[in-house]
Amino acid sequence: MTDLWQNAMDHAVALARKAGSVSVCLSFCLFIGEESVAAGEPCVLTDNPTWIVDPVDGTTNFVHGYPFVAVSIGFAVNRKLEFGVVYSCIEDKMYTARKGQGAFCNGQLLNVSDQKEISQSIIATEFGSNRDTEVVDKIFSSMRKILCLPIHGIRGVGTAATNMCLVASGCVEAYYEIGIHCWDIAAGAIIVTEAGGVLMDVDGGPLDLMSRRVVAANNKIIAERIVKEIDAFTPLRDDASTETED
Ligand SMILES: O=P([O-])([O-])O[C@@H]1[C@H](O)[C@H](O)[C@@H](O)[C@H](O)[C@H]1O
Ligand SMILES: [Mg+2]
Repeated sequence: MTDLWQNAMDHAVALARKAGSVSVCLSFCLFIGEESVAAGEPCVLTDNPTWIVDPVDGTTNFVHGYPFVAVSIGFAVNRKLEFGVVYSCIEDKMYTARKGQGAFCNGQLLNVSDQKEISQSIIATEFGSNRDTEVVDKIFSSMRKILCLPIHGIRGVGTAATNMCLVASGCVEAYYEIGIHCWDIAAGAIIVTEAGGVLMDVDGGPLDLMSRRVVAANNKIIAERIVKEIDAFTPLRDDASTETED
């Protein structure tokens, strides 16, 4: 019998390797990756061309055989995303977006939902991995307030990258989370905007890729409505120990 998970892992490894080898050819490019940062490499976004990679987004899913796992590869120049690729391995869905050229899933153009009524919306979010009770209380409090607006429902597939692609696909109106990392959302961010969506911080300001806070939505009306209900907190920034002057 085919080993589904081995196939998924082979895809993830092949994609990550490809990104790595292109990165080596383009030696002027910098690299931010979940594993490289865990190994002590810097996590700093400069104006230089930079790969922002999560080889396995949805690690807990992967470990438990919960069937949503994605490879997430973003590429930024001058701190702005140029393109993003999210491969949802088990679903075999390849999401791509190039700045100014639209977003696609397996070659099909993506468009966000045109819903403007929060009461008719599905919102994606995650419980996250922080088990500090104050943080958990804020997460539950935000979810409770949003659910009781009311909305149609709350969903979350356990990978930030895929949640963002679901916004781009029009399946959910918005996704928000506090505690994600830049490699979880970089590729998804450009996929959302190229599908016609908006990005912002959980306080309504501009998205800061390093702040570990994100709202991605089909439009500003839905995004700003959610922002009003989020009990925001401020995790340690991704670039906290590596901030530079430029
Ligand atoms: O650790 P990982 O599986 O790569 O990434 C995690 C997933 O995207 C998860 O959905 C989100 O809730 C976490 O905040 C992320 O850290
Ligand atoms: Mg991840």
